[in-house]
Amino acid sequence: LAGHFAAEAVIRHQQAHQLSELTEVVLRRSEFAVDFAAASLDELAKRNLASCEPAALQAIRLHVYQRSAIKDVRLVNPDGSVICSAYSETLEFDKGWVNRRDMLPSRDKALSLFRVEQFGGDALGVLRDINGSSALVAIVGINASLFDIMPAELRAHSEVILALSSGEKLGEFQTDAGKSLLEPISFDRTSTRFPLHATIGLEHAVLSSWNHEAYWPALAVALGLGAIFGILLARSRRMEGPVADLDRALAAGEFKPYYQPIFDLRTGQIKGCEILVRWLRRDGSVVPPMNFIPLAESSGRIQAMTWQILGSALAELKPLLRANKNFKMSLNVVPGHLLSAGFVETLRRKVLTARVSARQIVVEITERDELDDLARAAAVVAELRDHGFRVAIDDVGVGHSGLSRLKGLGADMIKIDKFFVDTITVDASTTTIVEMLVALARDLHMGVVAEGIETEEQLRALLASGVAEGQGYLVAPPLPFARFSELVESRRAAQSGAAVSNDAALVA
Ligand SMILES: Nc1nc2c(ncn2[C@@H]2O[C@@H]3COP(=O)(O)O[C@H]4[C@@H](O)[C@H](n5cnc6c(=O)[nH]c(N)nc65)O[C@@H]4COP(=O)(O)O[C@H]3[C@H]2O)c(=O)[nH]1
Repeated sequence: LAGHFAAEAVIRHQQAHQLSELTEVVLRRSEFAVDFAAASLDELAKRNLASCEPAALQAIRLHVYQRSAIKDVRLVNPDGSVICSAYSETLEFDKGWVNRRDMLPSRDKALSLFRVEQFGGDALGVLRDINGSSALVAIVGINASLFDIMPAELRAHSEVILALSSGEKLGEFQTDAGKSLLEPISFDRTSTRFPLHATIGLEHAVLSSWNHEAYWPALAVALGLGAIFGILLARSRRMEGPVADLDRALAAGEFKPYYQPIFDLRTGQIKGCEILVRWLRRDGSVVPPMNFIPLAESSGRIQAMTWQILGSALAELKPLLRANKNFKMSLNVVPGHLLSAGFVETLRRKVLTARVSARQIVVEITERDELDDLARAAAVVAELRDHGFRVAIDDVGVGHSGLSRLKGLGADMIKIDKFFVDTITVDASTTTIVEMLVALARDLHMGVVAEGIETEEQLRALLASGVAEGQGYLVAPPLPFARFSELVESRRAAQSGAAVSNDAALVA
C-alpha cells in the first residue's frame, strides 16, 4: 500500500512540475513575440520611418509584410490616439482602440502593452515611445501556435490562456470552445518583464483517471506517464528557443567554471580566484556569460546554473584549497538567489560535503539588479559570515551600491569596477574616487580588489591609491581549470625559487 501511495505522489509531482513548465513555455513564447515587436519598432525608428510620409508608410508596409507575427504598425500620439497606420485603408483603426492611460507598462517602462480587437480576434498592441510627440505601435497577432503545446491526450480536457495582467484575455486555446472545464486545476505564470500572464487549466478528472490506470502496475505507469510527458515536452520545447537551450545545457552539464587569478598587486602572488561561468556548447563554442546570464536570471535558471558551476569548481579546486588554506575562491551570486529560501543552507551543505573550509569561499554579490530589501540582504550577509563565508560586493562604483548600502550590507570586501581601473591613469578624478573607496573600505574594515587590470601603469596607480589586490588580463584572463592550475603551479615554483627582488615588475 505504501508503494502505491508513493507512486501516486510521484505521478502528481511530475505532472504538476511538467504542467507548470508548459505554462512557462507559453509565457516565454509570448515574451519572445513582444521582444520581436519591440526590436522591429526600434529598427523602424532607427531608419527614421516613424512618419506618415507616403514613402515611410510604404517602407513600413514592406517591413510588416516580411514579419508574419506583426499584423500592422501605427504611428500614434502620446495619448495613444492613432495618427496613421500602415494598413489604414482597410481598417477602422480606432474601433476598440485603447487610451494610453489604460495601457500596461513593461517592468522597465520602455514598452506599453494593450489588447486590440482586430482581425476577427484579439491581438496584442506593443507601444514604444519614439520622442515626445509620437510613439510607434506594433500589432502582434496571437498565433495559435502559442497554444498547441498541450499533450494531445489532455487537449480535450484543458485550456491554455494568455492574458494581460489586468485580466483581459489575449488568446485562448480550447478544443471545445465555450465549454467550461469540470473541476479545473490550474497552473499560472506571470512574466517578470511584461504585464503578461499564462494559465493552463485542466480537468482534475484527467489526472485522476490516469492515476486510476496507475493503480495496478503503479510504478511502471508512473514512469511511462513521465516518459510521455517528457517526450511531448521535449517536442514542444525544441521549438521553444533559448530557455529550452539553457535547460538542455543544464541537463548536459555544459556550464563550466573558468578561473581568473586574484593576485597581490605588490608581489604578484596569486591569492585566489574568481569563478566566471562559461557555456561550453557541444559544437565546441564557448559562450560568454553576458550572452546567457540575463536570460538565466529572468527564466529562473540562474540558481541551478550557479550550483552546477560551484559543484564543478569545488571538485576541481579542492586539492588546491586544501593545500593552501589562505587561497580563496569567489563565486558570483545574483541578489535574487542570495535572498531565496535555503540559499545559505544549500551553500553550506555543498561546501561542507566537498570538505572545503567556508573561510575560503567568497560570495560575490553582483549588484546590477538593485538589492531592494537591504535589511534582508544584510541579514543573509550576516548569516553567511556567521558560518565563516566571506562576502564581497561586486561592481562597486557602477552598480547600485551607494555608499550607505555598502555600509549597511556588512560585507568583507568590495570589488572596484573595471571602469575605474580603465580611467585611473587618464583621469585625476578617478584617482580621487578610488582613494575615497579605499579609505571608506578601511574605515569599514573591508578589503579592496580591483577588477580588469590590463597594464603595469594601472597597477602602479592602483597601488599608489592603496589598493592591494586585483585581477585582470595583465596576469591572466579567466582560464579553464587545467591552464589555471598550470599558472598557479608555475608561479609558485618561480616564487619559491628566486628570491623576490623587484616588487613592481613581478606580475608582468
Ligand atoms: N576587458 C577586460 N575584461 C576583464 C579583465 N579582467 C577580467 N575581465 C572580465 O571582467 C569580468 C569580471 O567579472 P564581473 O565583474 O563579476 O562580471 C561578470 C559577472 O557579473 C557575470 N558572471 C560571470 N560568471 C558568472 C556566474 O557564474 N554567475 C553570475 N551570477 N554572474 C556571472 O558576467 C560578468 C562578465 O563575466 P566575464 O565575461 O567573464 O567578464 C569578467 C572578466 O573576464 C581585463 O583585464 N580586461
